[in-house]
Amino acid sequence: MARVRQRARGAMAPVACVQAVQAAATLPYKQGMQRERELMDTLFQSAQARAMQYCFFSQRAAGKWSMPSGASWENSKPRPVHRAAVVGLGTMGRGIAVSLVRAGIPVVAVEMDAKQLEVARQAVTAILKRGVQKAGQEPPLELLRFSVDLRDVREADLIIEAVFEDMGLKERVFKELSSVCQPDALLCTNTSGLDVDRLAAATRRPELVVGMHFFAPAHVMKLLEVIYGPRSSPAAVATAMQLGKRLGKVSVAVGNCPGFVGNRMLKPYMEQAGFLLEEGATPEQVDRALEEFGFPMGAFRMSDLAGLDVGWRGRKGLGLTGPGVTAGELPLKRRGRRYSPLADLLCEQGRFGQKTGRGWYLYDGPGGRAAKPDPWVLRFLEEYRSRHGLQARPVSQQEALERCLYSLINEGFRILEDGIAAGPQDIDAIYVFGYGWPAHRGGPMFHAAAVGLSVILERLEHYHRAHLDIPQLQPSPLLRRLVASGSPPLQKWREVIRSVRSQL
Ligand SMILES: CCCCCCCC(=O)CC(=O)SCCNC(=O)CCNC(=O)[C@H](O)C(C)(C)COP(=O)(O)OP(=O)(O)OC[C@H]1O[C@@H](n2cnc3c(N)ncnc32)[C@H](O)[C@@H]1OP(=O)(O)O
Ligand SMILES: NC(=O)C1=CN([C@@H]2O[C@H](COP(=O)(O)OP(=O)(O)OC[C@H]3O[C@@H](n4cnc5c(N)ncnc54)[C@H](O)[C@@H]3O)[C@@H](O)[C@H]2O)C=CC1
Repeated sequence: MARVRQRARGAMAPVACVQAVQAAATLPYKQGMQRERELMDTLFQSAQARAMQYCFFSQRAAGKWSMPSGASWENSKPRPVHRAAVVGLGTMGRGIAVSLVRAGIPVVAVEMDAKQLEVARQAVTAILKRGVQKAGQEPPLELLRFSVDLRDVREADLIIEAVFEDMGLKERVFKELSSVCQPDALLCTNTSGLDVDRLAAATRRPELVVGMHFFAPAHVMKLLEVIYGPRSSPAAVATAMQLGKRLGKVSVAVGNCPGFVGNRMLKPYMEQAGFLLEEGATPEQVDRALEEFGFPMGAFRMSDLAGLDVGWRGRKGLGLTGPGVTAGELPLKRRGRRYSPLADLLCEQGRFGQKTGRGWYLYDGPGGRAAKPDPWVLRFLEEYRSRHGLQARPVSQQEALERCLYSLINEGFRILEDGIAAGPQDIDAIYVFGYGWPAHRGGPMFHAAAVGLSVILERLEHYHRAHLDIPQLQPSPLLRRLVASGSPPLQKWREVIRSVRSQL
């Protein structure tokens, strides 16, 4: 039922707002769908406006943002985007190019690797052809140009960078982009969690740099996280937000911190999933628990879709893994915290997920989608446990679900305390539209309120007592304060959050 409902919603409401989803969740199915359609545009727009106002004013109040010289609130309107460019045509760049072309925007797609460019050309063309088959129209291929030369971005007024998740590489690309593109072109990064401010500093126009974070598959998932760096101008953020709307996405403005909102919450969720494997679970068991809850893909199937190498590059960049890191250190801890190197070990075997035909699961070949349990992974887990003296125990479905979901929700409270998201609804929108959180459960913060904040607090305390080396399971101060104030409804959390100083 949940899947049917989610699918129907996707088809009937290309742009929906999470408040409507939540309202719909409390109504009978048919009425809910109708209400969602009625509300979607107005609510979507007001949610955008609220998020932006909140972001700018609290950022300015905290003294972290000042109007760039020559700019004013009057010229902070979104700018039209006539031509765009995408740099890096891997998993994400291809889907982003498709989204832009489908919105009627001419695109120059740049890739440094000629072989990869050919693969990307075929993939993008196939998606576009498939998409128009049903409508009986011609695919808009004339809007798309491919190139291996970065200088070809010079006519674009908005550029989206989607190269490997490597700060040094991205800084070099941003530096080069800022010297070859038009002086007023917007430079956007699709980084999944790197510091947008550092990238802005690599350019001559930090006020024109913003994060535009798409979600895999980028031409399918409805979410766009717009990350305003401390120096991003209102016009730049407004342009990215409006472009998101033109692409049929739900744009949510968020602050700049490692992982932003979505991936910052995904981190403890993925970590719990990895720890559960160490303790005796299999990828299929953990995924089954999450899929029965309503996710279209469990943590491991989703990780195979996104590409295990993306997170691996990120962890190497942070010095958590890579040559020289494991030597002399306990394998199960990093910097005093529990750390599971299982995903790193898979990557060392070249198992990057769907793209290499092997990851947590086995696929028909590179690019395959049907995930089959892989006996190799089960043997690998058994060997790993015995190497480290870990005793496998039965992990219940309830434990798998609670540890993954409640650690994610706990990080959501920390994000609210840090002022990185404008409110709980913004977090819910991010999870419903970006990660396939079951819409009928309203999003993680809505779910926390529905389950009962005191229950979440009690379960986190229970799991933290059992795993003192996992600080992410320690209940956040905001959760404690909300419970102490009588667990007010979601709409009133702001009154408790307000007492926290904004970090924006
Ligand atoms: C993980 C830790 C590391 C972090 C790394 C960075 C990550 C980030 O920064 C943030 C992220 O993106 S995380 C990933 C977020 N995405 C998700 O959670 C996707 C969850 N899955 C879904 O929503 C549906 O299964 C899905 C929509 C995929 C498919 O749903 P259905 O089964 O209902 O789909 P269909 O109706 O058959 O197809 C709809 C379109 O989706 C394409 N598709 C289906 N399965 C796919 C797959 N396995 N891989 C790629 N594309 C896929 C399908 O082709 C169709 O597209 P078009 O044919 O072009 O219309
Ligand atoms: N895979 C995912 O689910 C998501 C990834 N991201 C982010 O998007 C970015 C790209 O990720 P993926 O597409 O997964 O990576 P990928 O590895 O599939 O593709 C990266 C592409 O960039 C190309 N490239 C590298 N250096 C280049 C340069 N100097 N000029 C032009 N092209 C260059 C590579 O040849 C490759 O084709 C990363 O920052 C990642 O964190 C964001 C959201 C989701």
